[in-house]
Amino acid sequence: MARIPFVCGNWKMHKTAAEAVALVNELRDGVGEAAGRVQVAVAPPFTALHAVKQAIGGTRIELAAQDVHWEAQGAFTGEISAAMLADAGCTHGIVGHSERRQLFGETDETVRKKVGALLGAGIRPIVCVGETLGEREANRTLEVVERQVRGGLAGLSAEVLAGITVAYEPVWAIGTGKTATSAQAQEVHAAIRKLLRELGGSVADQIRIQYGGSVKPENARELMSQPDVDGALVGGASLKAKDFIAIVKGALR
Ligand SMILES: O=C[C@H](O)COP(=O)(O)O
Repeated sequence: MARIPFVCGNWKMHKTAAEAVALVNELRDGVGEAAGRVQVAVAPPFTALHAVKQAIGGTRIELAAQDVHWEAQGAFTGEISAAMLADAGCTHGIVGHSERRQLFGETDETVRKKVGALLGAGIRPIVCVGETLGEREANRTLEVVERQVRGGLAGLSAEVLAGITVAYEPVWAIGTGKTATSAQAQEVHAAIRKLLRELGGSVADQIRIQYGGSVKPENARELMSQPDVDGALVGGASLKAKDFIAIVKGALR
């Protein structure tokens, strides 16, 4: 069974609620043309989730969160639970983004706990992995990515793994304008797929593996035409409706 490509826009710390609604309204028609053949989600900041949920009503655009806390509730000032995200209408949740790992102390262990919290709330995790420039130059890319995949997905059954998305985002390509070549991306995606087969058997063939890191309309189609690249996690270019729509169309097979 062919995997349906999955393109998610990670808006990071951009857009007020009103700006987010304006962007979604621009996306509606363009994304609608690819409906059914490409799965599309947007991940606005927490403060815009509710407004965006209202705005995407009646469209096939889905709502994703950028992060989650692993505890169900309690004295965790500033944190948001998975149940709160489900209540806001999120169907997907990004965890382990390299900015969380580098700037906010995210570890493989916290990624694993967040994955569990999301799954418990019926939200599908998008688990981000990727090496730094230093790790790539030291030929440690596959070792690092394998550690992150194993660490983030430890203990999950094959059935549960089937609903996970993995996002390979080389840290050196994020927001830098430097994109991995399609061959570099495919090499790592194929290694991740092999590892997923070890962890979950044949469900590995159902799991979408997105590429992220300076994806633009100009490089999206080439990257996503690789056999193990099943879509994209898009940062900067997802903030411009025209570019994001072009990337979604670039995923059409
Ligand atoms: O989550 C998205 C990635 O961090 C990629 O960001 P970027 O497209 O701005 O490089």
